[in-house]
Amino acid sequence: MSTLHLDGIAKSFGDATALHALSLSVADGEFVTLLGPSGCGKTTLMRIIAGITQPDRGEIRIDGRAIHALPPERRNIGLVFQSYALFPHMTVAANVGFGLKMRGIARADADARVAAALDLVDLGAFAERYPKALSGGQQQRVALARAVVIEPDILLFDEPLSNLDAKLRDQLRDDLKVLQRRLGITAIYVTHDQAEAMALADRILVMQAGRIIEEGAPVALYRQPRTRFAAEFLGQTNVLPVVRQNGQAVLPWGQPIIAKAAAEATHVSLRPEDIAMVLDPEGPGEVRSVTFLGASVECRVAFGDLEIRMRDTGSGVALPAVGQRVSFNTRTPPHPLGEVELMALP
Ligand SMILES: Nc1ncnc2c1ncn2[C@@H]1O[C@H](COP(=O)(O)OP(=O)(O)OP(=O)(O)O)[C@@H](O)[C@H]1O
Repeated sequence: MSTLHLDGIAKSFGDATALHALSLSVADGEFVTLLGPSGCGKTTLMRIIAGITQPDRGEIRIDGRAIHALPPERRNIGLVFQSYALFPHMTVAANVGFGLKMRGIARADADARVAAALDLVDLGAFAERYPKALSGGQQQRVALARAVVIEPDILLFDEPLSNLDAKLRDQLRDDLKVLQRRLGITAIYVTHDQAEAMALADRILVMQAGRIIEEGAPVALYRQPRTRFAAEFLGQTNVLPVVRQNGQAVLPWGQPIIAKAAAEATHVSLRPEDIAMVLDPEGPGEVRSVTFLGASVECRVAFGDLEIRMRDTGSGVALPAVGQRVSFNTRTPPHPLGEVELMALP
């Protein structure tokens, strides 16, 4: 059970700044995801926490203890990275027990801990297999067992599911969350997949070009993003200009914006699922495309110079046709969070 503090971590590679004096605190048992596009510095930050890369400046503390001068093996941090990096010539049990052996843990104790770790990831029956006789998902579960067997203070995940197919990814994602909760280990998880970040995190940190630009719990960040970058990175959204009409802020189709910050806002973010579309021969919009996705139907509608995206459930809805005229309305949110979909953006 541990807290992690990063203070002013900076890193450049030649002229390129990968991290700009980044500070971050992770609470005991918290699951934080770092979400950002390729090249924003996520992996560099993880490597610095793990001790694989040295920062130019800054401090790292676990439970108040400075660790930035320690070599990786003395930081008590568990790593699960994208490539499983299992030793091919060692059995599953030997792979999982390797870190314990390096730490000089007595054989009997180590064997018991390896067996317990393999049970945790449901691979108890696979202890004597070699990695090549396992599926990708099983190999990644071995990597997870190997990371937790050392009873780390902190678990670091760097895109651990990206080599797996979609169904397995969802399954392992859920397993991983359950395991982290059960063990209560403080975790940081890097991804560029917003659905993964939302599914796993207690708190999402959105990174852009070496900085954390916004953070929050998944629901708050999705529904009340402060920046256009976060709004657009966390799923699809419509960023619409705010129009002033008789001193009132309205959406382009004239509907009043009832949001506290609307008075100053130049744009709002409106999620596709928060716009209702009504077939209306006199309506101001024209359907450009209709995509049926099973669980949902997505439409793009031309409205003047704008293109509005909308999403509806795929059940029981007569699909609109390309070329049909429509009018718009924003939905009343079905949850008690108020009118949060209409968020003002700087
Ligand atoms: N060893 C290195 N030498 C030079 N530049 C590097 C090195 N490692 C990273 N960089 C640069 O630092 C920046 C951040 O890279 P980093 O790998 O941390 O990004 P990332 O967010 O993890 O991206 P991805 O999702 O593609 O893995 C990039 O511009 C990258 O090119």
